[in-house]
Parts: sequence; C-alpha cells; structure tokens
Amino acid sequence: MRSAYSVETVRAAERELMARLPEGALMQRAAAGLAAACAQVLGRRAGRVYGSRVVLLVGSGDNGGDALFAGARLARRGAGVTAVLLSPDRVHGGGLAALRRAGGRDVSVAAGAPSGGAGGAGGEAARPGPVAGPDEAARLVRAADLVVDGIVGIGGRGGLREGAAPLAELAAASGAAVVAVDLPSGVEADTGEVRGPAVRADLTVTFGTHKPALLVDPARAHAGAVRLVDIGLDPWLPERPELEALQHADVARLLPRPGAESDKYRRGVVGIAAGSARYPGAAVLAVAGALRGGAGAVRYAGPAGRAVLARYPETLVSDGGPRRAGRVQAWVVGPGAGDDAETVAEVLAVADEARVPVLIDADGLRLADRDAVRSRTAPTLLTPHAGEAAALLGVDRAEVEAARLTAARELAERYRATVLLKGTTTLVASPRGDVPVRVNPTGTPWLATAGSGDVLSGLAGSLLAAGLSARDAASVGAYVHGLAGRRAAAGAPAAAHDVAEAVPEVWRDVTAPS
Ligand SMILES: NC(=O)C1=CN([C@@H]2O[C@H](COP(=O)(O)OP(=O)(O)OC[C@H]3O[C@@H](n4cnc5c(N)ncnc54)[C@H](O)[C@@H]3O)[C@@H](O)[C@H]2O)[C@@H](O)CC1
Ligand SMILES: [K+]
Repeated sequence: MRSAYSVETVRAAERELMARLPEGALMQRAAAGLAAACAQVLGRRAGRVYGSRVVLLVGSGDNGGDALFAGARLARRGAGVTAVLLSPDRVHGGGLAALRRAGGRDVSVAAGAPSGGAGGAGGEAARPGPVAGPDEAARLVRAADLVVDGIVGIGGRGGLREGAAPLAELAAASGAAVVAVDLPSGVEADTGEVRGPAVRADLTVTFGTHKPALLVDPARAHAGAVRLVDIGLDPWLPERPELEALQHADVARLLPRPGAESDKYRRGVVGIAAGSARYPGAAVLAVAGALRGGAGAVRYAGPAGRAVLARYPETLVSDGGPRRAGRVQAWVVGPGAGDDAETVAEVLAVADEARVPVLIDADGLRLADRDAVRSRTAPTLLTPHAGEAAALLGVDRAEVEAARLTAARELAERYRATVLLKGTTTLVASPRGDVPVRVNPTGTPWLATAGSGDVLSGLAGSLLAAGLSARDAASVGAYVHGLAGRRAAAGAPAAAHDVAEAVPEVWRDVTAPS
C-alpha cells in the first residue's frame, strides 16, 4: 500500500523527528537523496554529471534549501551549477554558502537587492550575488541540462508567483530535464488542485512520504515520475493516512478465491439490471465485466436478455424484472438504463428488503432518488465520471475535474454512499470520513472509451457479491479494470469488450506468486 499524508501531519512528524536529530540533519538526508536522483537523471540526459549544466530555481524556504544543498553535492562532482534566487533576501543562507563553497554560482532575479546578506534560513548569512535580469535567467534555463525546482514545497500556497512562472514555462519548453523538489511548485499539496501556473516536472523527488498532490490529478500529472526518499519519518507518521493506493500485493490479498467448499451460490450471485431496448449493449458489457469479477453466477434482469444470452449463454436471464430475478448478493443498476426510473427504484427496494449492496452507475445515478439512497442500510456504491458527479453536485464538470478529492468526499457525504469517481486517477471515497480515500494508480486514458464504464460496473458489482466491502470492491475493481485497459490497448485503441476479456489475464498476473 502506498500512502499520502497531509501537510499538517507531515509537519508534525518532522517536528518529532527533528527534535531527535542534530540541526540540519534532516535536510542533509533530503539533499543527499535529491542529489542522487539528479545525478541519475543527468547520467541519462547528458551522459555524465561532470561538465553538465544545472540550474536551481530557489525560493524563500527550506524547499530552496534542499535544492541548494543538493546543488552543492552536484557541483562537487563537477557539474556547473547556477542557483537562480527568486527571493534573494530570504534565501536559505546555509544552503547558499554550501553551494558557493562547492564552486557553484548564484544570481538573483528579484529586483530589490538583498539587505544585510542572504540569511533567511539556515543560520549562515551570505553576501548577495550578482543580479540577473529576466533575460539572463531565461538564457540560463534554456542552456541547462537539468532544472531543479526548489521554488516551494509543502509551504507553498497558490500558484507560482510572478517571476517564477515564466521560468517554469521556459524549463518545460526547453530540452532540460525538470526535477521537482518534494512537490512540483504551484500545486496544492493537500488536494491535488492546480489553481494557477505550476511547474511541470519529469521527476519529483519527495521526502518522507507522498503528499496527496502526488497521487491526485491534476497535480499528479505535473509531478512526472515520483521517487520517495526515506528520511526516517515513518515511525512518526500516524497509522491513518489521508490517501492510500493499493498495489499488487494488496489487490492479490483482496481478490476473492473460491474455497474447496464453494459452489456458485456461496461464491456470490450478482444481479445486473442494465440496458434497455435502446441500449442493449450496456447490458452485455456489464454482464461481461460481472462474469469476470469472481461471483459464482450472474443474473440478468432487463429488456436485453436476448442480446445477453447470445453473447454469454452462462447468464441466468429473468424476464420478470429485478423483483422476480431470484436471490442475489449484490445488485448493479443503471448502465444503459435510459429513462427507466422504475427499475432503479425497484432494485433499491428489493436490495433494501434483502439487505444486499447496490452499485449505481451511469443513467442510474440521475434516476435514483437521493433520499432512498441515503436511507439504505446495506452499502451503496456510486460510480460516476466527472460529468455525472458534477450533475449530482450541481456544479460544472470543470469544477469536479479541478477538485476531484473534494468532489468525491462531498458526494460520499451527501449520499451516505461509497463513491468511485472515475478518471485517470480514480478516487474511492467512503461515507465514513475517518478512512483514507483510495486512489487507483492503474488508470489509462485508453479507458476513456464507450462501454468501458459498463464493464467496470459489472466487475465491481461481482466483487461486491463475492463479499468485498464497497470500498474494497470499488478500489480492487478499478485497479484490475485499469490494468485490463492497459493490456487490451497495449498502445492501440481497444474496445470495451477487449477490456473485459483482458481481466482474467490481469487477475492471474496480480495473484501470481512473485
Ligand atoms: N521540515 C523539515 O524537516 C524538512 C523540510 N524539507 C523541505 O522543506 C520544505 C518545506 O519548507 P518550508 O516550510 O520552508 O516551506 P517552502 O520552502 O515549501 O515554502 C515556504 C516559503 O515559500 C513562500 N511561498 C509560499 N507560496 C509561494 C508561492 N506560491 N510562490 C512563491 N513562494 C511561495 C512562503 O512565503 C515561504 O517563504 C519541504 O517541502 C521540503 O522540501 C526537507 O528538507 C526535509 C526536511
Ligand atoms: K518544489
């Protein structure tokens, strides 16, 4: 399991750790990890560290201090290192002195000259270096092999400020590799929102633990690859993170496995109420997903029985609607439902009586009565994409996409349901606010294809029927579905049924002993 902690929690843990270490030790650990990562990047880009050109963009806090100390290490290995000081009057004095001792240069881009030496943090005061105009700073960035973003880290608020934004843009447009220190500057650490200009990194080297922005879009897309440097923080972090992301071993543990005593009923039966005369395909795709999700049998109740049977003769098809479909351990309702509000209400009623979980997707989200969902006693799982979530929340789609974590949490609270918010980073929020939101790391833009959501709803519904909690069914379903999407696409467009067909192979991979 990978986890991410909020800034407040990280700061509290850092205080505990720092109190037990000599002053500056923690920053040296961070800088050592950062310098090692930069050296690797330079090795790939420029062939070697010696003689390469490194530009540090240095802000006013400890994030800039990390960059300066790492720059000093690179300078000692023969790199030509120039620090561009964005707030020279508040620069980390110790870091700047270390860089200078190692033979690095520094220039100040801000207007006002430093007063009384650059001694903002880190104790040691340093005389100001030469002032560079914006053109000179731009020339340095353009000529660099590597740009290190030490503008702001967890202390940042709002987008990049004047002066930094054009340099970040230049860095992105130049051929230089961009390595962000702790976080790409300009993103909101706790939410993953990007409300202004922000650095786009190829690699982010983060310290102690992941921060939410490194896992949640749109910030995650700014981070590039992420490397975690261990600075000894773990013992001081609480058990419950803000976010968690399942990995292979977690999914392998959660996937249902039939025991020797299992028969199809004990493995769970999933009911699918999906499709309509107009959209029979949604029913077929939801059943395709459900058949591969670990339930022992799939019942289908709806008007597309013929199409379903033609493709999947193993389906138990009922003509009498959900109420007469027979016992199930979980229902899926909504894909391709069109305007059939009656079926959605019937599924909710039947599932309430039987106290079984319900997954509501697609049209079902629009048609379900909110109070009926809120008052359910068995678990409910809602699986909207950003547009559907926006409609439920009464906001623009763009707002949901900009603030995905907030939207998922808000929906979970309003509906007292588990919410799987689809996207390149799918989020799973629980109605209980005291459990971490899950982030699925396996998504791919290839999954943005018609019918792929129907497959996911069947798959996750099947996992619900097999006995997983709504949170586990949603996050395991999204994980497997994402990998199946990648496998099916493998660099070329794939259709939704290809995704369903790739599930067994992914399942085998995930559960194979390593
Ligand atoms: N506290 C610790 O023990 C450690 C901290 N480390 C580093 O320290 C960082 C946190 O340092 P700080 O608390 O000094 O905070 P930061 O360096 O992240 O930023 C704070 C400074 O940036 C300014 N600022 C805020 N938003 C800005 C924006 N949008 N544009 C430009 N400037 C902005 C603030 O006025 C403040 O001076 C971490 O991200 C990490 O890189 C690491 O050295 C590991 C150890
Ligand atoms: K940064």
